[in-house]
Amino acid sequence: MSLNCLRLVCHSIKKPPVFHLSYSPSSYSSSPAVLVSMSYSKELAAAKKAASLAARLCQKVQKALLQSDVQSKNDKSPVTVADYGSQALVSSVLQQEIPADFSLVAEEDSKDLRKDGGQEIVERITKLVNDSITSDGSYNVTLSTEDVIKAIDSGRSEGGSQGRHWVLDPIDGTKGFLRGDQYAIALALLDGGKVVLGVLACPNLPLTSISAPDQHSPNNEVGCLFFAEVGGGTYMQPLDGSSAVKVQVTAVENPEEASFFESYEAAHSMHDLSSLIAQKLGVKAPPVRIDSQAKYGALSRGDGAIYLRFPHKGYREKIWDHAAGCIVVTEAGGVVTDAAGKPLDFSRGNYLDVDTGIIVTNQKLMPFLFNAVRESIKEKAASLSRRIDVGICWERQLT
Ligand SMILES: Nc1ncnc2c1ncn2[C@@H]1O[C@H](COP(=O)(O)O)[C@@H](O)[C@H]1OP(=O)(O)O
Ligand SMILES: [Mg+2]
Repeated sequence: MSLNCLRLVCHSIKKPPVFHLSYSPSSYSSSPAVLVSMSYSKELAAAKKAASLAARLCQKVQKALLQSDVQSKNDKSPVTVADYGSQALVSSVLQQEIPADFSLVAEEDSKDLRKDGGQEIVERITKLVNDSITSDGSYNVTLSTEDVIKAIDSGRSEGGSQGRHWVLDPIDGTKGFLRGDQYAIALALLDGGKVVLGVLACPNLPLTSISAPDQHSPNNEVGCLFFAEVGGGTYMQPLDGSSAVKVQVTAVENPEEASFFESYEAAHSMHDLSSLIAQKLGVKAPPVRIDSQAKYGALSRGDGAIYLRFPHKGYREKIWDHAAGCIVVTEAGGVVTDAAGKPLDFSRGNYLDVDTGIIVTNQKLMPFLFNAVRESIKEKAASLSRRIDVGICWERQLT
């Protein structure tokens, strides 16, 4: 595949180089850390470009989906096409912009596309990707179906603690996408196992706070691009490319004044546990339930104060569901940990090993939140074991 004739209109924000601690592989054991200047501005510009293009592709598919009749709304193929199309597009743009040592950890692979009947879908994806590239005018290139399959499969990297790896969820929140609600294109870069930049494209997120629906921008404009580089803060700009503003998490210190986000889907997070935590904190506002990492974006600009995520037993969190969101919130002054207070570790391959769930808030509220989370988890476990005991008693009485 060749993506030549580059005419990229770059819109990166000029920032001073960031200084942070960089360890040579051997220094993981004992040698002292070396202070080096490290800027990821080229990578950030490429990531913003890739995620914005993918967002446009997804918007086009979602619009067609929502205008279609009821029968085709039950058909999952539009989201399939948009999911693969988004991954192929992001992968192609990144390989063009930053070709050296390309490594991508992404949600999709082409296994299902190679099955019977897959060819027609690959052709639809290829047309969609080519249309998106041409309509943007940045690249003069046409991809073949084979190019598209290769671009999708270049996302098979395992990640890890060494070197650089892009991490992509091509459509985070597929349920929201199908409903016509929130979804996100989430792209991050790992360097030495740490997230060093993240971009969240949220095509349906209002440009103004979702916690103040009466203060919507004129015309209820939607479409936000959040981006963050380690040490450089978090910014948000409209997906149409106009100027960016720096964002900050809320300064709320009183838990009673906090509001919280959680998954729209009860199958993705235990709403009863969140409600118990909110009760302990004295939170008065009802939960704000939205899909995808748009929750991290909204939190980074202070729309709410807390994000609670407690998957049901047995679910393992993937790195592409949190990498971009995590840096977007932490660079905006927030804190992201698991329910035991440990920071998320993105260096262990595709999965995150989290204790019980993920909690997000600002520095001031975190101690209150952490205590409420620990107490609530203990209470829930106790009531569960009481119910099991009662169940065993009943069983004994019946047998
Ligand atoms: N059973 C589950 N528990 C928790 N998260 C899930 C579950 N099934 C899917 N997910 C993931 O939750 C994310 C969306 O979370 P939310 O509902 O908070 O927006 C998606 O990445 C989705 O994965 P997938 O992308 O494979 O559908
Ligand atoms: Mg996802």
